[in-house]
Amino acid sequence: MAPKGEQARNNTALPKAMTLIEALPWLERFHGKTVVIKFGGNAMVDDSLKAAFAQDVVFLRYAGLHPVVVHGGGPQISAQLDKLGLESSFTNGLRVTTPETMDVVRMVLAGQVQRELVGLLNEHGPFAVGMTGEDAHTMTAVKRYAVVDGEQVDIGLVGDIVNIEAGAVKALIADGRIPVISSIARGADGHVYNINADTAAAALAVALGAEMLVVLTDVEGLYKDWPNSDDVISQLTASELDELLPGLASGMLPKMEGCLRAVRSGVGTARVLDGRVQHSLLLEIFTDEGIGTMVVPDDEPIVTGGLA
Ligand SMILES: Nc1ncnc2c1ncn2[C@@H]1O[C@H](COP(=O)(O)OP(=O)(O)O)[C@@H](O)[C@H]1O
Ligand SMILES: CC(=O)N[C@@H](CCC(=O)OP(=O)(O)O)C(=O)O
Repeated sequence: MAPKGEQARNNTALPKAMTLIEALPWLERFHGKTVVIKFGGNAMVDDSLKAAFAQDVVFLRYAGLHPVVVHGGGPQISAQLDKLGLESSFTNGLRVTTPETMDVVRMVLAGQVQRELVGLLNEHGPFAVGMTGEDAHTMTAVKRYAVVDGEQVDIGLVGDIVNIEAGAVKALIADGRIPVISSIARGADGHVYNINADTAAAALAVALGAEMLVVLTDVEGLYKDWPNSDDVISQLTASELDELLPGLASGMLPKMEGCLRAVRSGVGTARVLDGRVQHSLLLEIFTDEGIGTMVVPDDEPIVTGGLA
């Protein structure tokens, strides 16, 4: 029998070592891979969650993955519009964006939310570099219309991404940096467009050939029968998601559309996670128990629990 002191040491140290060892297959699998993480407005209102998110992203970088952050900031934009006495409304989960609203969107996303995220990440090292989709022609958009009852509705300066020049982002990754990108794009017509951040993250994940798209939000994942039940769908294929899409409401629609677009265009998996859970990003990527909802391509075998 081991001496008492040694036994006590084993009792406390072994579980910690086992937690680290549990991460080994995932470290092997994801080393050198690009992960695009969408950090959502509602998941980013709490200071301790924001700090934990920054730790997780830098952890990924040190673990040999290439994290890229695309951020939203819907609640922050709404708060600023309120302060300025400007009205704001949403159609199909997209903000109706007048030129005046667009100025506020740009100011809040690039000048406030992105700066704060860059600051939090850079508390851990000289990694984060902020940019918007306008920079270096990274994202080019065309005007996007909403469709309500089969009719096209003009929602102003809302864009859909038609082209991504990923060179600037790739150069930052190659230099060991963590790109932090605001969801604003340059229009070929000279306008600046407001892009839903889920849509922007999905498009970038495709252009980068990312292994994974991770969307952090303010619910546990995709609910089967929202708002009647809180049963979360843990995994589904692209085709299964395609069938569910027409029934999805509000903010979940652009998220799940983005996930579908991503896995259908070569991204390994797309996951929706609860950003209200501290370190949900690390738990999802490095532990056997997957949390939230994972969308896999149709030809991917579905596994129970954990990652595919
Ligand atoms: N099937 C569903 N499952 C989960 N949430 C849903 C569903 N349908 C609609 N929602 C709503 O979508 C919201 C998430 O979208 P949104 O508020 O835009 O998030 P974020 O700010 O993270 O981008 C949830 O809080 C919930 O109210
Ligand atoms: C067109 C459109 O709706 N754009 C969003 C951009 C920010 C965003 O997507 O933020 P979240 O991810 O926090 O919702 C908006 O103006 O709110």
